Amino acid sequence: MCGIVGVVSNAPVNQLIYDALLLLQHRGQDAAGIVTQLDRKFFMHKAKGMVRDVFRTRNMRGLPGNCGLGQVRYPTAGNAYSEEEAQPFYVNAPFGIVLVHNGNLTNAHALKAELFNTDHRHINTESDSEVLLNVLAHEIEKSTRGLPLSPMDVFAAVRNVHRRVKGSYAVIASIAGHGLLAFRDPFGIRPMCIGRAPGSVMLASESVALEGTMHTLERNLAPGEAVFVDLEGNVHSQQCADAPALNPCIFEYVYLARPDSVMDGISVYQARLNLGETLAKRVISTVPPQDIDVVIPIPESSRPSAMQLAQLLGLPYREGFVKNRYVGRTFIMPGHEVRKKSVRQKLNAIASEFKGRNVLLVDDSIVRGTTSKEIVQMARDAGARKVYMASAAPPVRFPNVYGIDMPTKDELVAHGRTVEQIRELIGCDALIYQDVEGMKRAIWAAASPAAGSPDTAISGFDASCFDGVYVTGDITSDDIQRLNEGRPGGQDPEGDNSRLALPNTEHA
Ligand SMILES: O=P(O)(O)OC[C@H]1O[C@H](OP(=O)(O)OP(=O)(O)O)[C@H](O)[C@@H]1O
Ligand SMILES: NC(=O)CC[C@H](N)C(=O)O
Ligand SMILES: [Mg+2]
Repeated sequence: MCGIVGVVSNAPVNQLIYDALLLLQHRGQDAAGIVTQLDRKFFMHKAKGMVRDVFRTRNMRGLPGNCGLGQVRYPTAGNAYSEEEAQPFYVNAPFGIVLVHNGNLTNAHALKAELFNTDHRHINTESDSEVLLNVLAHEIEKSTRGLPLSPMDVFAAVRNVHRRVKGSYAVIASIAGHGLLAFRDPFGIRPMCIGRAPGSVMLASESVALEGTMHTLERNLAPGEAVFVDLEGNVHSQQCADAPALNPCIFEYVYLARPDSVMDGISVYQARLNLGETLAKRVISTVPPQDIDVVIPIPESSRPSAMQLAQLLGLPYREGFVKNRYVGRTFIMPGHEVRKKSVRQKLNAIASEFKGRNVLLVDDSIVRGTTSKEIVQMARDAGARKVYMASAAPPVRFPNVYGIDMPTKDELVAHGRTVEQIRELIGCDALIYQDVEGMKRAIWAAASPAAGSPDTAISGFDASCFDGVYVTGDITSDDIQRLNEGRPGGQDPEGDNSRLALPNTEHA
């Protein structure tokens, strides 16, 4: 779940892209990059780190032109510590293409071999995104019927990309001298929307990037759809998939996206409120409300659910943990030790809110259990009498292969354990989970025609990490094994984990 953005404007776009990336920082904290184009030439700056660290004024000055794209990376394939795997990726032929990718390919391994053996293309990194760029480049080369490259040629290439590539991908590519191409995989697993401001067209992972840069959300891209924006800002689009069916990743609504975004017609904030409501009903059946003195959210993402849950149960809602705003999101940090240390650095308990009370802690999700285990102990240390824990999402029991770094069952606290065993491991007095159907219903109920695009018709959700159903339908245990082998490592080989533990910049 990286964050991606692309803009064509009648003015320089470097600052716009920077601002949009800052608004998408919560989707990736490991690396950032921008490419602009001017007179058929690309200008690129990318590096490891958060947006504010990566781009200095001198770097921004080196990014001229009215068309460009950018990415914030949360690595799910390849090497988390390699500067070369920061995006965008560049390939010189045909025309010169750069690409940013949000998602994860499930057949990158096979494609890489095919690219080498059949297409004679060299891939220089372990990143699946570089593989995707080379497939796209090869297909654009094949579809080009003359100069200049026409939108129809580009769409023909995307049609072939859909045939070859498997997994999840929301992509923006910049083609030198031509414009921007964006497309979503045939299941629309990862998000992408388009919006406008006077003289400017922007594509982005989340609507918050559009709104925060004064663009108006126009619509979400349909699954399988490709959009081509030429350098004059004219927008062309075509459905390029044979059987598109919108199945957005449900974890976007649970945790990944910002609450002020609207994705595929669903308000993330409303979805989280609804999750709190359905969770409240499950809490009552396990712990009577009169046994709970106070509801406390685990900042940041659980707040709307916790608030709604407290209101429904008629219980006080209090802030018992204060978040250090200079520590990023712990779940998307690579490496268990770093995550564990960061929970303590990130959250601190206000003892008076816990002392002698029975507290119900609410989190949006429990994945590896790192956060809950630390937090429950912190609540006890602060003097809580009873510590109950509720999760607005169901148990995460299955690996995710579509762009969230949870590739092995073994590291998921809920895998192979009953709720009682998880409760014991986390150390709380009661543990209440949402159920899968309740989660789907709650999120579905947050869809509003006014909030989204009329072309949005969700067929279902990718909820694979909760129910083990993979919407692309082709995931074997060998695939999972291979994806796991290709995942980002846990420790920085240079031994420098300080930036991970305490990034010196605030994230959204
Ligand atoms: O069970 P775990 O593996 O610990 O993962 C789950 C936790 O990680 C996330 O928080 P994070 O700190 O990443 O971000 P947030 O501030 O948006 O809640 C999520 O909101 C849970 O609190
Ligand atoms: N989370 C993502 O979208 C990751 C994109 C790509 N697979 C990478 O690892 O860089
Ligand atoms: Mg959290």
